[in-house]
Amino acid sequence: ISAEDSNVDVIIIGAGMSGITAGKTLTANGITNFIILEATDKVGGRIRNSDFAGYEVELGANWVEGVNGEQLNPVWTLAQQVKLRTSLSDFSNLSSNVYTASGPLPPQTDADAITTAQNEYVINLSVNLTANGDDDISVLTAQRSYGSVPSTPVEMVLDYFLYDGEYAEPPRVSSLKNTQPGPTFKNFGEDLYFAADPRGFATIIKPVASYLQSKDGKYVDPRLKLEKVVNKIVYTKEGVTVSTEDGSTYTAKAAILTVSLGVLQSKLIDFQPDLPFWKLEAIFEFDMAIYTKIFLKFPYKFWRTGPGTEFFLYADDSRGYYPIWQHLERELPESNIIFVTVTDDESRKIEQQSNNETLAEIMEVLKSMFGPDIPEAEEILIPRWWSDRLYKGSFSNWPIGVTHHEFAQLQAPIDRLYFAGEHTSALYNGYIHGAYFSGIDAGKDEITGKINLRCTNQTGIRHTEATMAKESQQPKASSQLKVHLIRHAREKL
Ligand SMILES: Cc1cc2nc3c(=O)[nH]c(=O)nc-3n(C[C@H](O)[C@H](O)[C@H](O)COP(=O)(O)OP(=O)(O)OC[C@H]3O[C@@H](n4cnc5c(N)ncnc54)[C@H](O)[C@@H]3O)c2cc1C
Repeated sequence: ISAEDSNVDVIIIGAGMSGITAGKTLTANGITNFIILEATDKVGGRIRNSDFAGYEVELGANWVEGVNGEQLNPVWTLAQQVKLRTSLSDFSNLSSNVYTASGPLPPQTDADAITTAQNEYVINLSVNLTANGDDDISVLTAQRSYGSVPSTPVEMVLDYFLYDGEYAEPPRVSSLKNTQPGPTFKNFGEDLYFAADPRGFATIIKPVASYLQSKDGKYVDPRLKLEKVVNKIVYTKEGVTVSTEDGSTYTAKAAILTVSLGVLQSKLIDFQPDLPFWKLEAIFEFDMAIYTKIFLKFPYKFWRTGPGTEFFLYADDSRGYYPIWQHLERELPESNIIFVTVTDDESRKIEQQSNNETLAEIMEVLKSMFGPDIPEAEEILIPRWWSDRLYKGSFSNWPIGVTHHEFAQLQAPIDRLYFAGEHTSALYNGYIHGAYFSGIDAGKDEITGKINLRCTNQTGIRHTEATMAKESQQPKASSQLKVHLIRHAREKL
């Protein structure tokens, strides 16, 4: 790879689902003089598989979430187009598969009933708050108002599965109105299909990326530039200049930036001029959550198999300690691979300790669940999304305290710099389909120039008059946060 200079109409930064979709949208609208700068050596971003013990496993996104509902999830359509190998996940028997430090428990029908009733209440409360135009509250606040907060290890792990297992942050952090009920499941359906395809889940991007491929599906188009880590963006009203770590410089009329929220929160990219205060505020207020799947390979299986056994839970005194387990007997039969999912602080801890330390913790948990005679694991695989400077987490989560006004600031362009990526999808942030829709929006905005026709308020947000009037009544960021942000901006100078 050598340094180069070039001048194009549009620069797309990032070749994940959103960047590839933005390129497709530009192409469909007659704009072909663009390039895509991608830091890694492949297309797909957070949809990425890896070889593990001779099998392909998914380090990032794994499920097509939201299927068999009123609307068709575009990711499901893509999965059908490439004939992706998937299996419907069956969570219905979960409360019969709970273990504690002293082994398996009988079916937890009482705890299950409490969790289900509480979740129904939480969703109804959210719908009512939204209908009445009331302020947002956290999911935990809603649980408190129900009258009981999950507190035993079994209640806590069922609660963890329901909330942290989906949003990767606990109920005290997540916004009630913006996560319950999740628009993904409400609009696209309740079903989740687990991808287990030897070609990798990222194969679903191929139909979107046809404009970059040869007939045999290889990424050959020179507009796709891999191993280009963007480290500087100079933006003005007239255009953008983007520099990469290898010394290349590209100029364009506009850029579409699709890097993750975690990357925006870091200092990887030097923006000149500094991003304005309203933009930084939105970037720092939204959350980049961490979700980690740890894969383990054993010489033989000691877990239960057969219908209704795929998911099992470990109920520890400490909420979120190696809680959600899944075997792959249907997807990778005879592989003897299982994986455990952790999130948030446990993920941070695990990313910082050695794989051997984590393995020792995991073996202790498994021995308490299944008895002391189980075999040692032969291999372990631990993705480190949070430590990776190109991601800094797994997906965004809508925290309590962020208004729709601030969310719109996260999406809003500045001069000729446009923002896309899953974290800019108001309905589907956190998901592949959110990234997909955001790529379409960014491509369209650039092409049609609609941005200039929309109402622009003082902070540069594109809004309709009605939403502006409504959102101007939303509470503003605390002054403490403002002090913090100003300090951050000064540090950059
Ligand atoms: C562990 C995990 C589990 C998940 N599970 C699911 C799931 O089951 N279902 C689901 O729908 N979603 C899931 N997601 C979320 C889903 O993967 C993302 O929402 C989606 O893939 C994001 O696409 P994107 O294009 O917005 O961002 P990305 O995929 O992050 O694409 C951005 C691209 O920008 C590149 N980049 C970053 N910095 C630079 C730079 N400085 N210069 C140039 N390039 C740069 C990155 O390498 C990346 O390729 C999961 C994610 C993770 C990590």
